[in-house]
Amino acid sequence: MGFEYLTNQIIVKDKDYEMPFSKGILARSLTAAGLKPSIAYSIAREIEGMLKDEGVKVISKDELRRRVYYYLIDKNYYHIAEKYLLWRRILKKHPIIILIGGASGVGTSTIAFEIASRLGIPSVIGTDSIREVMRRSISKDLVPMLYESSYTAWKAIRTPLPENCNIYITGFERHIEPVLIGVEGIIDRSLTEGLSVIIEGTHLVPGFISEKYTTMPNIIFIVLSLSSEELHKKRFSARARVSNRPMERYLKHFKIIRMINDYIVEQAKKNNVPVVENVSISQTVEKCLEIITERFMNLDDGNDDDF
Ligand SMILES: Nc1ncnc2c1ncn2[C@@H]1O[C@H](COP(=O)(O)OP(=O)(O)O)[C@@H](O)[C@H]1O
Ligand SMILES: O=C(O)[C@@H](COP(=O)(O)O)OP(=O)(O)O
Repeated sequence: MGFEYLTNQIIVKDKDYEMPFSKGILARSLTAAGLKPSIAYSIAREIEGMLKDEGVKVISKDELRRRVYYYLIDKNYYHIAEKYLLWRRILKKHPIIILIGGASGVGTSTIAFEIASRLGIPSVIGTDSIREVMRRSISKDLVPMLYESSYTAWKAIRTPLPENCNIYITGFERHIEPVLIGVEGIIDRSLTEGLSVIIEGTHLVPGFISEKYTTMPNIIFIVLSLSSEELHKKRFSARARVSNRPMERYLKHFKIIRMINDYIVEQAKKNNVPVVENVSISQTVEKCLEIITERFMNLDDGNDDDF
């Protein structure tokens, strides 16, 4: 017995599952195509109303996509309609792996979750979590920097360094290397499973991730930055209010965190990775979605009747 007997909601059927129609899920797909959330939600409500007025009880996912697409065309949202379809086609066929790098406190996890929500990508993995796993498999004696934070790793350097090198950045580089082994493992697993994922965190530095991955068409790398030191400091106090991450620790190492921010941005420019200034959450997400859509346009085979 299907869902339709359990609810008076419209049921959306796909090949291997069915679920009640959700305005929220449809609105999210529309915001990923570039509509403002308020407009996206009102269109989702109108489409639900239309289907109910027609007495639709069950609709296939492909038919729903087709209806949404032609509704957008009727309302002259031509560009949105094409992007809406693009996302449906791509997410159906390719695992999408999005890497969001940026120094501590710049906003990588916040933006990663927003983008995942817009694109309906089920998992977001932080590199600080991957670091914890790597710490369980690599001893502190072997890689002491791994047991530090990105901005204190320099303290664990035991070998003399060349005159002109920056000890803070050298510590950071040695700190991220073992974490990136774990990152590449997550990427391999996602590719094998065919599942989209967003990986975010300060350990994702352009030029340190194997070209084998960064040249794949369905893997996209974006770096977030924050030019304003004042805003950056405020991010730590904002975060401290909702987590156990004391702002004092980050403010104490703020100069090094800023050096890391500048270094990551410099690495991004050297490796043609887009850099997005993360001042306003909505504008950052829009910009990232634009970059991601642009990139994945090339992935799309453009088969028009493919809903
Ligand atoms: N664009 C933004 N505008 C305002 N606050 C933001 C923005 N991006 C992130 N934040 C806030 O700043 C703090 C740090 O963000 P977070 O995503 O945890 O940083 P990261 O993961 O890069 O260390 C959080 O409280 C978050 O809500
Ligand atoms: O090492 C670091 O820079 C941060 C990274 O986490 P985010 O601040 O980027 O979330 O982890 P920490 O050791 O401070 O918990």
